[in-house]
Amino acid sequence: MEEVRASSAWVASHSSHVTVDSEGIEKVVESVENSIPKVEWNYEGIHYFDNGPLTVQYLFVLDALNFCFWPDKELNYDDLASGLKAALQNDPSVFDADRLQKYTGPELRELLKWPRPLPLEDERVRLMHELERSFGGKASNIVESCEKSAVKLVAIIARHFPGFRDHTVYKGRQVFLYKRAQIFAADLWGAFKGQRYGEFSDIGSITIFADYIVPAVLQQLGVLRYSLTLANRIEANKEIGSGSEEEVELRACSIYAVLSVELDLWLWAFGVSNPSLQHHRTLSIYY
Ligand SMILES: Nc1nc2c(c(CN[C@H]3C=C[C@H](O)[C@@H]3O)cn2[C@@H]2O[C@H](COP(=O)(O)O)[C@@H](O)[C@H]2O)c(=O)[nH]1
Repeated sequence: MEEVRASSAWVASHSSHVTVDSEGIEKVVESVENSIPKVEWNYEGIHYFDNGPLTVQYLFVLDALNFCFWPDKELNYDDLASGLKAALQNDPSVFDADRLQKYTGPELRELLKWPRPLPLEDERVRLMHELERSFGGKASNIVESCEKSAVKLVAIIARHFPGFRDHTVYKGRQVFLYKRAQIFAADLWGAFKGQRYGEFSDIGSITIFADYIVPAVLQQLGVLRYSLTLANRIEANKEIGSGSEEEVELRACSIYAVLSVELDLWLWAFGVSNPSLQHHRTLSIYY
Protein backbone atom coordinates (compact mmCIF):
# COMPACT_ATOMS: atom_id res chain seq x y z
CA MET A 1 0.00 0.00 0.00
CA GLU A 2 3.07 2.15 0.26
CA GLU A 3 2.97 2.20 -3.54
CA VAL A 4 -0.60 3.50 -3.48
CA ARG A 5 0.31 6.31 -1.08
CA ALA A 6 3.56 7.25 -2.80
CA SER A 7 2.19 7.22 -6.34
CA SER A 8 -0.95 9.15 -5.31
CA ALA A 9 1.21 11.79 -3.64
CA TRP A 10 3.22 12.06 -6.85
CA VAL A 11 0.06 12.60 -8.90
CA ALA A 12 -1.15 15.24 -6.41
CA SER A 13 2.11 17.15 -6.79
CA HIS A 14 2.04 17.02 -10.62
CA SER A 15 -1.66 17.52 -11.04
CA SER A 16 -3.10 19.73 -13.82
CA HIS A 17 -6.89 19.51 -13.30
CA VAL A 18 -7.44 18.72 -9.60
CA THR A 19 -5.92 20.49 -6.57
CA VAL A 20 -5.89 19.37 -2.97
CA ASP A 21 -6.73 22.42 -0.88
CA SER A 22 -4.94 22.20 2.46
CA GLU A 23 -7.07 24.96 3.97
CA GLY A 24 -10.14 23.02 2.89
CA ILE A 25 -8.75 19.97 4.72
CA GLU A 26 -8.14 22.06 7.86
CA LYS A 27 -11.70 23.33 7.84
CA VAL A 28 -13.13 19.83 7.57
CA VAL A 29 -10.79 18.61 10.30
CA GLU A 30 -11.90 21.46 12.59
CA SER A 31 -15.55 20.73 12.01
CA VAL A 32 -15.29 17.01 12.77
CA GLU A 33 -12.59 17.20 15.43
CA ASN A 34 -13.37 15.21 18.59
CA SER A 35 -16.40 13.77 16.88
CA ILE A 36 -15.25 11.78 13.88
CA PRO A 37 -18.57 10.30 12.91
CA LYS A 38 -18.37 6.54 13.18
CA VAL A 39 -20.32 4.75 10.49
CA GLU A 40 -20.82 1.06 11.24
CA TRP A 41 -19.93 -1.41 8.51
CA ASN A 42 -23.15 -2.81 7.05
CA TYR A 43 -25.10 0.05 8.56
CA GLU A 44 -27.62 -0.58 5.80
CA GLY A 45 -28.08 -4.27 6.75
CA ILE A 46 -27.62 -5.36 3.16
CA HIS A 47 -24.72 -7.80 3.46
CA TYR A 48 -24.67 -11.55 4.00
CA PHE A 49 -22.94 -12.66 7.20
CA ASP A 50 -22.63 -16.09 8.81
CA ASN A 51 -19.24 -15.65 10.54
CA GLY A 52 -17.61 -18.29 8.32
CA PRO A 53 -15.90 -19.00 4.98
CA LEU A 54 -19.11 -18.53 3.00
CA THR A 55 -19.12 -14.88 4.07
CA VAL A 56 -15.57 -14.56 2.72
CA GLN A 57 -16.71 -16.06 -0.58
CA TYR A 58 -19.68 -13.69 -0.66
CA LEU A 59 -17.47 -10.64 -0.06
CA PHE A 60 -14.98 -11.73 -2.70
CA VAL A 61 -17.69 -12.11 -5.34
CA LEU A 62 -19.23 -8.81 -4.19
CA ASP A 63 -15.97 -6.92 -4.53
CA ALA A 64 -15.17 -8.59 -7.85
CA LEU A 65 -18.35 -6.93 -9.11
CA ASN A 66 -18.21 -3.74 -7.06
CA PHE A 67 -17.83 -1.20 -9.87
CA CYS A 68 -19.57 1.09 -12.32
CA PHE A 69 -23.21 1.22 -11.27
CA TRP A 70 -23.91 4.73 -12.51
CA PRO A 71 -24.76 3.97 -16.20
CA ASP A 72 -28.06 2.48 -14.96
CA LYS A 73 -29.73 5.30 -13.02
CA GLU A 74 -31.64 2.87 -10.81
CA LEU A 75 -28.81 0.54 -9.99
CA ASN A 76 -26.50 1.08 -7.06
CA TYR A 77 -24.19 -0.79 -4.75
CA ASP A 78 -27.02 -1.82 -2.43
CA ASP A 79 -28.72 -3.73 -5.24
CA LEU A 80 -25.58 -5.76 -5.78
CA ALA A 81 -24.91 -6.43 -2.07
CA SER A 82 -28.50 -7.37 -1.24
CA GLY A 83 -29.06 -9.24 -4.51
CA LEU A 84 -26.04 -11.48 -3.92
CA LYS A 85 -27.11 -11.94 -0.31
CA ALA A 86 -30.60 -13.11 -1.29
CA ALA A 87 -29.15 -15.43 -3.94
CA LEU A 88 -26.83 -17.03 -1.38
CA GLN A 89 -29.59 -17.42 1.19
CA ASN A 90 -31.69 -19.08 -1.43
CA ASP A 91 -28.94 -21.46 -2.55
CA PRO A 92 -25.73 -21.77 -0.49
CA SER A 93 -23.81 -23.19 -3.46
CA VAL A 94 -24.30 -20.23 -5.86
CA PHE A 95 -20.72 -19.07 -5.39
CA ASP A 96 -19.01 -22.47 -5.48
CA ALA A 97 -15.98 -22.52 -7.76
CA ASP A 98 -17.49 -24.77 -10.44
CA ARG A 99 -20.55 -22.54 -10.66
CA LEU A 100 -18.71 -19.22 -10.65
CA GLN A 101 -16.90 -20.34 -13.72
CA LYS A 102 -20.09 -20.88 -15.69
CA TYR A 103 -22.25 -17.80 -15.17
CA THR A 104 -23.52 -15.98 -18.23
CA GLY A 105 -24.74 -12.38 -18.33
CA PRO A 106 -28.45 -13.29 -18.24
CA GLU A 107 -27.78 -15.73 -15.37
CA LEU A 108 -26.03 -13.05 -13.33
CA ARG A 109 -28.92 -10.70 -14.00
CA GLU A 110 -31.34 -13.40 -12.90
CA LEU A 111 -29.29 -14.01 -9.74
CA LEU A 112 -29.59 -10.33 -8.85
CA LYS A 113 -33.21 -10.18 -10.00
CA TRP A 114 -32.26 -7.22 -12.17
CA PRO A 115 -34.71 -6.72 -15.04
CA ARG A 116 -32.24 -5.52 -17.71
CA PRO A 117 -28.62 -5.92 -18.73
CA LEU A 118 -26.14 -4.72 -16.11
CA PRO A 119 -23.58 -2.05 -17.00
CA LEU A 120 -20.41 -3.70 -18.35
CA GLU A 121 -22.17 -7.03 -17.99
CA ASP A 122 -19.69 -9.04 -20.09
CA GLU A 123 -16.83 -7.75 -17.99
CA ARG A 124 -18.69 -8.59 -14.80
CA VAL A 125 -19.18 -12.15 -15.96
CA ARG A 126 -15.57 -12.45 -17.09
CA LEU A 127 -14.40 -11.27 -13.65
CA MET A 128 -16.62 -13.83 -11.94
CA HIS A 129 -15.05 -16.57 -14.04
CA GLU A 130 -11.60 -15.37 -13.05
CA LEU A 131 -12.23 -15.99 -9.35
CA GLU A 132 -12.32 -19.75 -9.83
CA ARG A 133 -8.81 -20.08 -11.26
CA SER A 134 -6.61 -19.80 -8.17
CA PHE A 135 -6.76 -21.02 -4.57
CA GLY A 136 -9.23 -23.76 -5.49
CA GLY A 137 -11.85 -21.09 -6.13
CA LYS A 138 -12.14 -20.53 -2.35
CA ALA A 139 -11.66 -17.00 -1.11
CA SER A 140 -11.11 -18.25 2.45
CA ASN A 141 -7.91 -19.96 1.19
CA ILE A 142 -6.64 -16.62 -0.07
CA VAL A 143 -7.28 -14.94 3.26
CA GLU A 144 -5.70 -17.82 5.18
CA SER A 145 -2.53 -17.50 3.11
CA CYS A 146 -1.96 -13.84 3.94
CA GLU A 147 -0.82 -14.26 7.57
CA LYS A 148 -3.16 -11.60 8.96
CA SER A 149 -1.68 -8.93 6.75
CA ALA A 150 -4.01 -6.72 4.71
CA VAL A 151 -1.02 -5.50 2.69
CA LYS A 152 -0.17 -9.07 1.78
CA LEU A 153 -3.79 -9.85 0.97
CA VAL A 154 -3.99 -6.98 -1.52
CA ALA A 155 -0.66 -8.03 -3.09
CA ILE A 156 -1.78 -11.67 -3.42
CA ILE A 157 -5.09 -10.69 -4.97
CA ALA A 158 -3.43 -8.36 -7.47
CA ARG A 159 -0.90 -11.06 -8.35
CA HIS A 160 -3.44 -13.84 -8.98
CA PHE A 161 -6.50 -12.00 -10.27
CA PRO A 162 -5.85 -9.62 -13.20
CA GLY A 163 -9.25 -7.96 -12.78
CA PHE A 164 -8.07 -6.43 -9.49
CA ARG A 165 -4.96 -4.82 -11.00
CA ASP A 166 -6.16 -1.30 -10.60
CA HIS A 167 -3.10 0.59 -11.79
CA THR A 168 -2.36 2.92 -14.63
CA VAL A 169 0.29 5.19 -16.11
CA TYR A 170 0.15 8.93 -15.44
CA LYS A 171 2.62 11.36 -17.02
CA GLY A 172 4.94 8.44 -17.65
CA ARG A 173 4.76 7.03 -14.15
CA GLN A 174 2.95 3.98 -12.82
CA VAL A 175 0.21 4.79 -10.33
CA PHE A 176 -1.44 2.23 -8.03
CA LEU A 177 -4.97 2.65 -6.71
CA TYR A 178 -6.19 -0.88 -5.90
CA LYS A 179 -9.72 0.14 -5.00
CA ARG A 180 -11.49 -3.23 -5.09
CA ALA A 181 -8.65 -5.26 -3.58
CA GLN A 182 -8.39 -2.87 -0.65
CA ILE A 183 -12.14 -2.66 -0.10
CA PHE A 184 -12.21 -6.47 0.09
CA ALA A 185 -9.71 -6.33 3.00
CA ALA A 186 -11.75 -3.56 4.64
CA ASP A 187 -15.01 -5.47 4.15
CA LEU A 188 -13.54 -8.55 5.84
CA TRP A 189 -12.29 -6.39 8.69
CA GLY A 190 -15.69 -4.70 9.04
CA ALA A 191 -17.79 -7.83 8.67
CA PHE A 192 -15.77 -10.00 11.05
CA LYS A 193 -15.13 -7.06 13.39
CA GLY A 194 -11.36 -7.54 13.29
CA GLN A 195 -11.60 -11.22 14.27
CA ARG A 196 -11.10 -14.50 12.40
CA TYR A 197 -11.06 -13.79 8.65
CA GLY A 198 -11.09 -10.09 9.49
CA GLU A 199 -8.02 -10.04 11.72
CA PHE A 200 -5.26 -7.91 10.21
CA SER A 201 -2.30 -6.54 12.15
CA ASP A 202 -1.79 -3.79 9.56
CA ILE A 203 -5.32 -2.66 8.67
CA GLY A 204 -4.15 0.97 9.16
CA SER A 205 -1.99 0.61 6.05
CA ILE A 206 -4.84 0.56 3.59
CA THR A 207 -5.93 3.79 1.93
CA ILE A 208 -9.37 5.11 1.10
CA PHE A 209 -11.12 3.52 -1.85
CA ALA A 210 -10.90 5.76 -4.87
CA ASP A 211 -14.33 5.44 -6.45
CA TYR A 212 -16.63 8.01 -8.04
CA ILE A 213 -18.46 9.03 -4.85
CA VAL A 214 -15.57 10.03 -2.58
CA PRO A 215 -13.99 12.59 -4.99
CA ALA A 216 -17.37 14.27 -5.43
CA VAL A 217 -17.86 14.50 -1.66
CA LEU A 218 -14.36 15.88 -1.19
CA GLN A 219 -15.02 18.51 -3.81
CA GLN A 220 -18.26 19.48 -2.11
CA LEU A 221 -16.42 19.78 1.21
CA GLY A 222 -13.84 22.08 -0.36
CA VAL A 223 -11.00 19.57 -0.04
CA LEU A 224 -10.61 19.08 -3.80
CA ARG A 225 -10.75 21.86 -6.36
CA TYR A 226 -11.32 21.20 -10.04
CA SER A 227 -10.22 23.19 -13.06
CA LEU A 228 -13.07 24.99 -14.77
CA THR A 229 -12.96 22.62 -17.73
CA LEU A 230 -13.13 19.55 -15.52
CA ALA A 231 -15.89 21.02 -13.33
CA ASN A 232 -17.92 21.77 -16.46
CA ARG A 233 -17.43 18.29 -17.86
CA ILE A 234 -18.63 16.69 -14.64
CA GLU A 235 -21.57 19.03 -14.32
CA ALA A 236 -22.62 18.30 -17.89
CA ASN A 237 -22.43 14.53 -17.16
CA LYS A 238 -19.84 14.10 -19.89
CA GLU A 239 -17.87 10.91 -19.72
CA ILE A 240 -14.29 11.09 -18.45
CA GLY A 241 -12.06 8.57 -20.21
CA SER A 242 -10.63 5.71 -18.18
CA GLY A 243 -6.89 6.35 -17.70
CA SER A 244 -7.17 10.01 -18.69
CA GLU A 245 -5.19 12.56 -16.66
CA GLU A 246 -8.42 13.92 -15.24
CA GLU A 247 -9.59 10.53 -14.06
CA VAL A 248 -6.29 9.56 -12.46
CA GLU A 249 -6.05 12.92 -10.73
CA LEU A 250 -9.58 12.67 -9.31
CA ARG A 251 -8.81 9.29 -7.81
CA ALA A 252 -5.21 9.84 -6.70
CA CYS A 253 -5.86 13.28 -5.18
CA SER A 254 -8.71 11.75 -3.15
CA ILE A 255 -6.33 9.17 -1.72
CA TYR A 256 -3.68 11.80 -1.04
CA ALA A 257 -6.15 14.16 0.66
CA VAL A 258 -7.65 11.56 3.00
CA LEU A 259 -4.93 9.84 4.96
CA SER A 260 -7.15 7.85 7.25
CA VAL A 261 -9.22 4.99 5.89
CA GLU A 262 -11.48 5.37 8.93
CA LEU A 263 -12.99 8.35 7.16
CA ASP A 264 -13.86 6.46 4.01
CA LEU A 265 -17.18 5.03 5.08
CA TRP A 266 -18.29 8.36 6.53
CA LEU A 267 -17.49 10.17 3.28
CA TRP A 268 -19.08 7.46 1.15
CA ALA A 269 -22.24 7.22 3.25
CA PHE A 270 -22.54 11.00 3.13
CA GLY A 271 -22.16 10.90 -0.65
CA VAL A 272 -24.69 8.17 -1.39
CA SER A 273 -27.29 9.76 0.88
CA ASN A 274 -27.13 12.89 -1.26
CA PRO A 275 -28.93 12.21 -4.54
CA SER A 276 -27.92 15.55 -6.07
CA LEU A 277 -24.20 14.75 -5.80
CA GLN A 278 -22.60 15.10 -9.21
CA HIS A 279 -19.82 12.59 -9.67
CA HIS A 280 -17.46 11.95 -12.53
CA ARG A 281 -18.52 9.32 -15.04
CA THR A 282 -15.92 6.85 -16.20
CA LEU A 283 -16.60 3.42 -17.62
CA SER A 284 -14.25 1.34 -15.50
CA ILE A 285 -14.05 -2.14 -14.06
CA TYR A 286 -11.99 -0.87 -11.13
CA TYR A 287 -14.56 1.13 -9.19
N1 LIG B 1 -15.07 4.69 -1.12
C1 LIG B 1 -16.00 3.76 -1.07
N2 LIG B 1 -16.66 3.40 -2.19
C2 LIG B 1 -17.61 2.46 -2.11
C3 LIG B 1 -17.94 1.84 -0.90
C4 LIG B 1 -18.96 0.91 -1.20
C5 LIG B 1 -19.72 0.03 -0.27
N3 LIG B 1 -19.13 -0.28 0.93
C6 LIG B 1 -19.94 -1.01 1.83
C7 LIG B 1 -19.16 -1.78 2.75
C8 LIG B 1 -19.59 -1.65 4.03
C9 LIG B 1 -20.58 -0.62 4.16
O1 LIG B 1 -21.72 -1.09 4.78
C10 LIG B 1 -20.81 -0.14 2.73
O2 LIG B 1 -22.13 -0.33 2.32
C11 LIG B 1 -19.21 1.01 -2.55
N4 LIG B 1 -18.40 1.94 -3.09
C12 LIG B 1 -18.38 2.48 -4.46
O3 LIG B 1 -19.36 3.50 -4.57
C13 LIG B 1 -19.86 3.54 -5.91
C14 LIG B 1 -21.31 3.14 -5.95
O4 LIG B 1 -22.12 4.15 -5.54
P1 LIG B 1 -23.73 3.99 -5.68
O5 LIG B 1 -24.03 3.61 -7.08
O6 LIG B 1 -24.27 5.31 -5.29
O7 LIG B 1 -24.14 2.90 -4.70
C15 LIG B 1 -19.06 2.50 -6.69
O8 LIG B 1 -17.90 3.07 -7.24
C16 LIG B 1 -18.72 1.53 -5.58
O9 LIG B 1 -17.63 0.70 -5.93
C17 LIG B 1 -17.25 2.23 0.29
O10 LIG B 1 -17.46 1.75 1.40
N5 LIG B 1 -16.30 3.18 0.13
